[in-house]
Amino acid sequence: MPAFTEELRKQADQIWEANLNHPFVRGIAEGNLPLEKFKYYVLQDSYYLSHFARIQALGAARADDLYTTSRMAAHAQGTNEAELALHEKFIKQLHITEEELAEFEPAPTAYNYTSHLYRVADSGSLGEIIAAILPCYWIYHEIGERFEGAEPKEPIYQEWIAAYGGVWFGQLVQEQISRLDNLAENASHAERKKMTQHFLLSCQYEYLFWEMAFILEKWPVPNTRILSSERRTENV
Ligand SMILES: Cc1ncc(C[n+]2csc(CCO)c2C)c(N)n1
Repeated sequence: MPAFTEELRKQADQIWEANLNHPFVRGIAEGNLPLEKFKYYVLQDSYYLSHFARIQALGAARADDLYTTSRMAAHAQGTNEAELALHEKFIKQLHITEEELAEFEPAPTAYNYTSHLYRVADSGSLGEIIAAILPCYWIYHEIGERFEGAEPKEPIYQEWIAAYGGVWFGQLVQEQISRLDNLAENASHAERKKMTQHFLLSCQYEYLFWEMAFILEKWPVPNTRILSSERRTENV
């Protein structure tokens, strides 16, 4: 019988390819994505990551054994130290101003995607949480691998691709794939169905996240400061 994650990957094939071919992703690989769009992405993604780390920590708390708790917590730490640090570096390189940071508001898709993850973490098992967060790891790694030799002219885009294609990141992805396969083996049919649903929804949200940045998505009535208490990240 094929592994559960193999089945998930097959079911997600169409949305997966759509992610890899999105004009935002192609623009990074080809080096012609306007920096304005990347800047917008970096700010929204910092917000996303600060919540992603919390979801990983909620997964740590949901685990049945201490080893898994410590690994999930280590992944949360990794999100802070590796991913968010990369973004902080980009924020400096892109000359994003204090004013731009102060004016930050999560866009609809960033808010909706993190809300989806919280919904799973609120009521789901560890297996459900991992199914919901796995596309974040897996799609980025596949993008990093597929565009490894792309060498875009923009150094920031080169760095971005290199961060996700590497062996170190590949091991983190593989760890979560194996964890989900093990959890799925002991899960009921109903739980596996929920895992599949969360996984496929997250794949769709990954696509929507590129689209959000590509169109510089805004709320219908922007700057109402409804979400002004939603900090971009709490590191700064
Ligand atoms: C929208 C969005 N989706 C996925 C990632 C990539 N990512 C986020 S956390 C994580 C695992 C490391 O702890 C990875 C690979 C991103 N940056 N932004």
